[in-house]
Amino acid sequence: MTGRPVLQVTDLSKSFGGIRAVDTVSFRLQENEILGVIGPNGSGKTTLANLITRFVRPSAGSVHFMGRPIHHLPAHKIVRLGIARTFQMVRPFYRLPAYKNMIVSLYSPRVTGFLGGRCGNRSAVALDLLEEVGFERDARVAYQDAGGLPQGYLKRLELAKAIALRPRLIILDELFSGLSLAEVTSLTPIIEKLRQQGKAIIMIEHRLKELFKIADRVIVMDNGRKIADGRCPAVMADQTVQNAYLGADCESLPRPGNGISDD
Ligand SMILES: Nc1ncnc2c1ncn2[C@@H]1O[C@H](COP(=O)(O)OP(=O)(O)OP(=O)(O)O)[C@@H](O)[C@H]1O
Repeated sequence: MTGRPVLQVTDLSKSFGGIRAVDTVSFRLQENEILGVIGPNGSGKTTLANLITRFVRPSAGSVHFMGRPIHHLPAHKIVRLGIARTFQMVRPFYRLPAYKNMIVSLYSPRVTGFLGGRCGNRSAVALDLLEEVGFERDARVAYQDAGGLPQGYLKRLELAKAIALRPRLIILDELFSGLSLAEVTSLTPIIEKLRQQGKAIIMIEHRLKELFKIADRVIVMDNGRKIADGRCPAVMADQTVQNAYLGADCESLPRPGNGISDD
């Protein structure tokens, strides 16, 4: 793969009291690349996302985005540079229709900057984006209050809010959790399309089988440390990775020959 470098994380660390939630983690990511971040519960995956997006201040280490250091910047400036994320726990404005939930993204300085003086009809933009992530326009689901929407739509709404920011890097924190296999299968081509548009994508996931179908590479976290980094089947064959999952969810570990090819 020969994309331009997008993200470089170097020796990134975060301690909460005595807990080293993220411990000297380094990796790189380039455009058109989907990187899976996996590991047992509490291994530091969400903290890693929080550090890159600066929701949490690093204890040490650096993050470079498009070649410039960003670890000292506040979260809103990082969004403005082109990093968007979704959250594990979705918290929409429950009393607003789904399309109006898009407003925070669509009025952000980054999007306003793209639109220039022509701010146009943001409701129409919101409806288009929601259609892109699977809100059927005919069913008028986009007009329903977010509070009445099932989890599958709330996850799509979360994704649409991130896409609205026209990011170069999107971090998806457990986008697939709580979704049926059919829902995950319908989201996969949407993520694939984002990659084809040149975006770099980080997917924090517990749904390994589904993740491995689209991720180019995975890093494995355990106790805050990165214990493996590579292509999916090879990484899962690693004894250290299998040991990390033992007692956690070892049975669900996809292995080569279990629908995962090394192509
Ligand atoms: N704000 C915080 N204050 C104190 N400890 C925290 C905080 N955030 C995370 N931790 C701790 O850091 C460690 C890593 O947590 P993190 O949520 O990053 O793991 P995770 O891999 O995302 O877990 P999961 O898969 O369950 O979401 C855990 O021990 C967690 O309790």
